[in-house]
Amino acid sequence: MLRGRSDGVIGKAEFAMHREIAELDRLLAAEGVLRRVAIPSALQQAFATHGIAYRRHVMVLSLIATLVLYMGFGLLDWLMVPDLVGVALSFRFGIVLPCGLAVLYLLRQADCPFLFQQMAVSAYLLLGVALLAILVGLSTSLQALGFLIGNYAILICAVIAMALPFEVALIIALVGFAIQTAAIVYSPVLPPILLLHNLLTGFVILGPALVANWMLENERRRHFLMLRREQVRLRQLAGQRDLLGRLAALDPLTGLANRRGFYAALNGDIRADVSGLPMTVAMIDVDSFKAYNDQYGHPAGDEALQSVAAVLDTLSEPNVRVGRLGGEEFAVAMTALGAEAAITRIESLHASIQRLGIPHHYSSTAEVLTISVGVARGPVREGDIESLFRIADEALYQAKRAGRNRVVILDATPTAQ
Ligand SMILES: Nc1nc2c(ncn2[C@@H]2O[C@H](COP(=O)(O)OP(=O)(O)OP(=O)(O)O)[C@@H](O)[C@H]2O)c(=O)[nH]1
Repeated sequence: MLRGRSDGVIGKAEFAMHREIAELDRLLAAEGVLRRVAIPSALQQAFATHGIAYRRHVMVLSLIATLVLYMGFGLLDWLMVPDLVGVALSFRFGIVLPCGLAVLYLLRQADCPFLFQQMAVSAYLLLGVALLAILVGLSTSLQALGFLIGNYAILICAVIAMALPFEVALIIALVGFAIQTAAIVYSPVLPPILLLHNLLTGFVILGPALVANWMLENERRRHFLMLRREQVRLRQLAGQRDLLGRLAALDPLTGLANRRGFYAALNGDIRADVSGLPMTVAMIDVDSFKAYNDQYGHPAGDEALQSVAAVLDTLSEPNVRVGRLGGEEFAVAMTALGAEAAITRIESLHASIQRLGIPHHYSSTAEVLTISVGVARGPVREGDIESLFRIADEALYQAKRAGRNRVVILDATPTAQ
């Protein structure tokens, strides 16, 4: 059907999209480095899975870098912790390397929950920091101090490069700092003044790293909201295009298809018609309508046209098209319907209009509003329905000439011509 009276539904969807765009604009407009870009609760789930493939990729690269760094430190074990070389090597090759490879394997599993992967990476990084700190805490070598600096490199990697959520990065930074502090406290050789040094170093290194993480997280949020806005906008545009297309095919006064919509729908029906039956078309014209308008006024004329259209519309079904071609002229086309059925419907339509009983004391044919109908029946080819309508027009002309208020039928099948 070409009727366009589902405007309520279209309006609701359009309104919802409009509101969502306004809300997204408001969230995106939030300024300030330290102000977190908010994600509406309805989008939390989508945000949690947003860009996971990319973030996983970043985590894999950063984890490999951390692993290389960690194993590289092994070359320094003889210098830094000469009294614990055996322990250090067993930590690196017995725990850090296999655990690192296991976490890398876990990150390659696309079906493993991302949150679980993030937790595994975080735990792994803290394990690495803790093992180096144990070496520092147990060693009697002053050079072990170098490992504390190395640990901060790992923590920077964890806080910034892993693209972990800020809360997770903050926990890693605090736990890492606590581990570093404990190593100094338990060390038999490191002086307590190093606690102050560790405090300042932790603050200077981890503070900016956390700010960077916060800003990166905000960028990720902004990017997500912008993408979402774009998607909603595209949906809105598609809806508006669809609505415009429908409106362009409708007659605003009667709600029936206009000439454009009528012929477009009909061409579609002809393409889809597999029945092979000839088509029946009817051209309908309200009788003495100028006199009706002149005597009862244009608004009353509009109402009369709406009443006629409402009766015509009762014919509408998938293989019956109804349209207002312009003025007081309407058309009906029936595909996939036998001759008898089609003509019975048109004759009963003619009678129904008269039965409406719309008074028309100035008509040349009756005391009520009537119509004249010209019917043509024949085969149609796609792109050439005009010839059948021309014959229907001729039938309508004959109906008018014969005194109006009647149905004239012309058979347009080639043998009948
Ligand atoms: N109220 C109203 N009148 C319309 C509309 N469109 C066309 N008309 C009027 O329809 C009338 C058509 O008049 P004519 O073409 O002379 O036909 P008629 O008076 O019906 O005469 P016959 O068709 O020969 O019976 C004109 O007065 C137009 O102004 C419309 O949307 N609303």
